[in-house]
Amino acid sequence: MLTFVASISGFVFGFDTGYISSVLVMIGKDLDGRYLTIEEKEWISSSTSLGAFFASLFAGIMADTLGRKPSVMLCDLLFAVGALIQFFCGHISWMIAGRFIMGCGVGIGSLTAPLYISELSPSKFRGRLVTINCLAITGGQLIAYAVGAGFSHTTSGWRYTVALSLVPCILQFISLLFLPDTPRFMIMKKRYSDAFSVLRRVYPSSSNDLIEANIKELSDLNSSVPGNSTWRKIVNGNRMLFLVPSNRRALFIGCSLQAVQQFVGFNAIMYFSGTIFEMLGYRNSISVSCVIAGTNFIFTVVSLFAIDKVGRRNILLITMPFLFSTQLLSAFSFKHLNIDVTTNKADTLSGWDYMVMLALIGFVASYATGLGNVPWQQSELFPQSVRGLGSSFTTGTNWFGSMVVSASFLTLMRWLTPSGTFLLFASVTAISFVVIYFTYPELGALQLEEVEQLLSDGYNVTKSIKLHEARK
Ligand SMILES: O[C@H]1[C@H](O)[C@@H](O)[C@H](O)[C@@H](O)[C@H]1O
Repeated sequence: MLTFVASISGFVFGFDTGYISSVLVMIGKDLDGRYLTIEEKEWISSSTSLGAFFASLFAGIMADTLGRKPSVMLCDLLFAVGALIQFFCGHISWMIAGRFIMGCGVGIGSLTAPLYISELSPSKFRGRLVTINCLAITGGQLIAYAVGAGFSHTTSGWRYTVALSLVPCILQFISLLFLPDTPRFMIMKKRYSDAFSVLRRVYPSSSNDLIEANIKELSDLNSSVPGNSTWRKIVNGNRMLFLVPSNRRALFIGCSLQAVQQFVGFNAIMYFSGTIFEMLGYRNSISVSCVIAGTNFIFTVVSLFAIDKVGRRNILLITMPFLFSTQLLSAFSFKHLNIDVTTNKADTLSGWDYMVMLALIGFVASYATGLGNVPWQQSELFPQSVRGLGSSFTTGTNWFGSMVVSASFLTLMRWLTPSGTFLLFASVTAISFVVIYFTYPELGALQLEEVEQLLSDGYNVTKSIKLHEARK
């Protein structure tokens, strides 16, 4: 039940970020009685990331004060209000406002839901959760694309696509009414007997002594950040995060991986593939773009199976050269096409149009196998005491990157040309490869306490690889 609830949050994250590709094409002249300009398309698409960025900065504090469960329920309310505003709106500004409010929900959910579940699940299931969440995100994106394709010839089809996002959040809200908050949160609030009864339900076969020991462990952990009030703990937690060298290194690795995940430009395709294929002259651009979301989903499944065997660092170092090559191929193929970003190309498709499509599929496949998933393994970088806080910064970095890419992609396509834009993405990949090569140790085989030790006197990449090899 808990895993199901977690995947609903990932699913909503995916659905709400995924439907925009087809909705941007379907809107036509429905808002303000005219076609959207490229700046307006950027605003509509990036306002969700802006909301998510803004909200993810407060999400950690909110989860610690309101509780994990009420925070996730608040997300559902924000999703619903945002969706309803979009469903009924007649003006572009209201569409942007609705997307922003929905984005606040996405931002809080992307941090709080995994936190909620990981604190409630037995430790041996905890790791799988991250990848289940990624599967739910890319699955949500695929379904949003498919729904968009289904409604593409219906009048106001985009409004129904948006309205459908209400279904998972209503389902999540109702199921949460029957689920408890986490024992960790209850212990933070000194509600020891409530914590006891929740642990009793999650671990039905454990003895009372074991549960008492677990409560003691959690409350010791709680006092590992000094301070009597939540506010003092937040201030001291920040100090520990930035002043303790191992935490600072963990923060650098977590934030840089999330930044790389976004700045290689994948979401430019996820959010605008409908618009890109329309520019290229594909007739049924919305259906064609389902190939993008489908590839993303399938290669997330590949990543699920490969990540533990191949290792996080290895999987990045193997997939990034492919990513780089497909970005170069995209740039090269675009160069042969005469695309005007402001109007759609009307002539027939040439071999280079198909080449762009192939290159983009390769781009998505190599991204989804590595960069799409690895950065979300962020929680293993931090010790328990600063895990929530550290994750707030790394999640915030992710949404900041997503916002910058979606707010600038079409403008970049106009200024730098499509080919120049993809060259820019390729150069980000090349530079990131070097940074990752020198600073990202292989953490897959390490216990959580060992990660902190490993990072205490440097990035210790070579040492981590030896440990990984020895334990394989
Ligand atoms: O891990 C996810 C996944 O790769 C999604 O497809 C993408 O849209 C998100 O930005 C990313 O964080």
